[in-house]
Amino acid sequence: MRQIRHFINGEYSADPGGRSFEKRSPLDNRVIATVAEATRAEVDAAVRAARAALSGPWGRMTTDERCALLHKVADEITRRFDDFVAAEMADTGQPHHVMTHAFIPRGAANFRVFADTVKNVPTEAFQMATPDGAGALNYGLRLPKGVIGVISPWNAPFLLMTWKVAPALACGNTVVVKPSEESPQTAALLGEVMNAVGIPRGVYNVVQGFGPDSAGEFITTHEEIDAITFTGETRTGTAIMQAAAVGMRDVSFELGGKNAGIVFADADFDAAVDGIFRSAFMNTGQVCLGTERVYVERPIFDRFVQALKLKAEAVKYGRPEDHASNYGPLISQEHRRKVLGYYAKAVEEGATVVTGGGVPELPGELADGAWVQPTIWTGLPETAAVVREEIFGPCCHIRPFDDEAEVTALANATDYGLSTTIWTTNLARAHRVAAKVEVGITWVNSWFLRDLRTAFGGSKQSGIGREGGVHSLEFYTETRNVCIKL
Ligand SMILES: NC(=O)c1ccc[n+]([C@@H]2O[C@H](COP(=O)([O-])OP(=O)(O)OC[C@H]3O[C@@H](n4cnc5c(N)ncnc54)[C@H](O)[C@@H]3O)[C@@H](O)[C@H]2O)c1
Ligand SMILES: O=C/C=C/C=C(\O)C(=O)O
Repeated sequence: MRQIRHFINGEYSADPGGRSFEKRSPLDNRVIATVAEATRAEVDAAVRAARAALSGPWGRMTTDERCALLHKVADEITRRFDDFVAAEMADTGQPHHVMTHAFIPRGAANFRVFADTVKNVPTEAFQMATPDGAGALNYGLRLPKGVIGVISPWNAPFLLMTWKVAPALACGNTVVVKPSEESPQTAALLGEVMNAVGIPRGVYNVVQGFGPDSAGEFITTHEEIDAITFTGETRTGTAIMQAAAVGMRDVSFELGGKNAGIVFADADFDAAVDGIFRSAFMNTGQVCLGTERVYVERPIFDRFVQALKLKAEAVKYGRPEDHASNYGPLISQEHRRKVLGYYAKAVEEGATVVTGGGVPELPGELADGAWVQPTIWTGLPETAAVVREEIFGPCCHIRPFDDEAEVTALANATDYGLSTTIWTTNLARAHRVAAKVEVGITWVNSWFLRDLRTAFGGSKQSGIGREGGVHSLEFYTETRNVCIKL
């Protein structure tokens, strides 16, 4: 049995007297690893190692030296590509091509992009007049914030964790990472990469465990953590924000969504069906940016629903190693209970189930996995629970609309504000709607197309702050203004 331990001060460890928990495969519910659960003392050791590293060789490096090392991290991830793919496939059960084309390469890209960003983004400078006529010069310095707590979720574990670790390190901070209890493996493996390329001890630390009364809470309440960056559920964000209030620590939150997909009748029909198919069902719907609410202009509504149904019914269930499979299970039995609860609720609330709504019949061991069918509903009012609440499963409700103003109002009638995807060939309309939808990220004729230099984050209850490009530098550094009287 694989044993997953913490990575503290450059070494793998686990308190022999500490607790551990089982990690099960979502594919067949088999136990695939035993994971150590960090004690408060272990989290404390990780934080102390991270603090000490700030004044060690890491803290003395020039930006160029630091960024060269981060490029080596990216190169080493690429060299160990197959190990990362295998680790993440084991944790999440998601298809091989999603790992090899999207999630694992993004881990390496995160390190490259932020190493380059830090070197190339200038700070501000202002000349000012003074009464004596000599003037003064102001300029900004970006200094590391210190020890950053990184708390990440299970849905795209390596991508989402490195999206925060890479800019934090590029800016000269050190980190204590707590991956989700459902996806411990890639964060652990990254420790080997850090050691292989010579990242000094204590710069990258990982503690395994759960949230409340466990490693997550021990990090967020630790007074030596200078800032907390978190991706996960909005409810968890509220708890973390309360913890961060003590000691006035800064937070960056990427939270839940209930994102709208908007398809106008003039859209490229096949591209729109394809795009909404991906946005609703990729990663078995476990993508914060996914569309669980789809609005389709009435003249193409029936045709669109039928086309999406055909695609949903054609998914190929299977193990990720089986390259023909393009659809994985949910992350866990517990999450499946939640998603199936919503499937039942949709029926109670009077939905027309266009397709899916249950559990597929799968052969052999897969029958014990956390599988659910891709599911499409129509006919529900906007007040229905499945139209209002984030389900985080492979499902969407599709509703017809008649005009731009109506669909904009529908899209905005939610407490969330993460992303939207708009499908139209009318450019002026695309700009108009994009400006009116209250979200952090809008895609037109695409979805999840990511330029890492752009602002990423949510409005309303979908987050606080933005990361990406210069926005990440703003969060992961303290800006100091220096005013020189000439
Ligand atoms: N906006 C984004 O960029 C984005 C990206 C991916 C996922 N998400 C959201 O993440 C959610 C799915 O992920 P999840 O189920 O792992 O989320 P979650 O909030 O349950 O857990 C996320 C992490 O927080 C930890 N945690 C839980 N309670 C904690 C506490 N009280 N203190 C400290 N840490 C705690 C967990 O152990 C885990 O590591 C969805 O809501 C999804 O929309 C958002
Ligand atoms: O499930 C959410 C996926 C989020 C993606 C990113 O945070 C990203 O691409 O940086």
